[in-house]
Amino acid sequence: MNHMPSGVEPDSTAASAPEPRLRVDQLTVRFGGLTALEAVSFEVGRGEVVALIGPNGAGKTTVFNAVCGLVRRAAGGIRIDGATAPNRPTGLVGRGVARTLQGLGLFDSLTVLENVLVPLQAQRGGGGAGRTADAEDTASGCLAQLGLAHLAAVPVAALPYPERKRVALARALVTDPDLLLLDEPAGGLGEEDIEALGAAVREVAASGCSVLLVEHHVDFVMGVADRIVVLDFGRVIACGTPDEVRADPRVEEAYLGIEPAA
Ligand SMILES: Nc1ncnc2c1ncn2[C@@H]1O[C@H](COP(=O)(O)OP(=O)(O)OP(=O)(O)O)[C@@H](O)[C@H]1O
Repeated sequence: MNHMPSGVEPDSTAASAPEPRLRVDQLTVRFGGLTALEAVSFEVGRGEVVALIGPNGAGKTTVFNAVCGLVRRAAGGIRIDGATAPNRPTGLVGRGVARTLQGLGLFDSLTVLENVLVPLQAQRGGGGAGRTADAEDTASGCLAQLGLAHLAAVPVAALPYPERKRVALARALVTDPDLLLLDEPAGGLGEEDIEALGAAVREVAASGCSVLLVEHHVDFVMGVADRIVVLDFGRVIACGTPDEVRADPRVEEAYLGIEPAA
């Protein structure tokens, strides 16, 4: 925690009131002639869990990519802890941001422990130089927290999918992020694993880390999120608590394909 932003310009006009962890302000992203996001605004507070939902192609992953500086913003701003996030994907760990990927992105030939050490090694100088006893303690502690300690020496390729997903979560958490981005964390998991995932996410949030997640599993989202932002065709069509969003007829129409009652 308490990451000092690096590679960002703190705004001299920043007020003394605490900034939200993440502020997305009037964000517009275009891919050629396609407007993937149009003036999208929302915030994630400290220790808050916010879910981004919406139909396929609504722009959810593009929001993540914009927060990480992976896509160019046509307009609008992104601020992390009050500092303007640069339009490039470097220095994320230094700014306290960690992300999981839909495709997991693990190194199959490495062991579970080695995978979780990767971000620490990158953070502490890269290569073998980063593999210190201290880093191994941190990685082992993170594995234990997610019930993976007994798998530390197992190559990731030998693990079933739910365990691989937990390794990906451990790898994101090992740098002790302030803002955790989870891309479809419940995808491909059974009910028991989804329940454990929900508990892990709430525990992360209780420690003060803010969580922004993209997810199609509506029951999981309703159970874990403090607030939900609903996207459709690149625009925010609803934002509120799970109960507020569930009761919103525009959400039913856009997301569940149900026509609102006349
Ligand atoms: N690199 C890209 N080049 C061109 N178009 C893109 C690119 N990335 C995304 N898009 C388009 O932008 C729109 C938003 O895509 P995005 O992947 O953000 O949606 P999504 O809500 O995450 O969808 P899904 O739920 O299917 O993952 C889509 O029309 C998609 O085809």
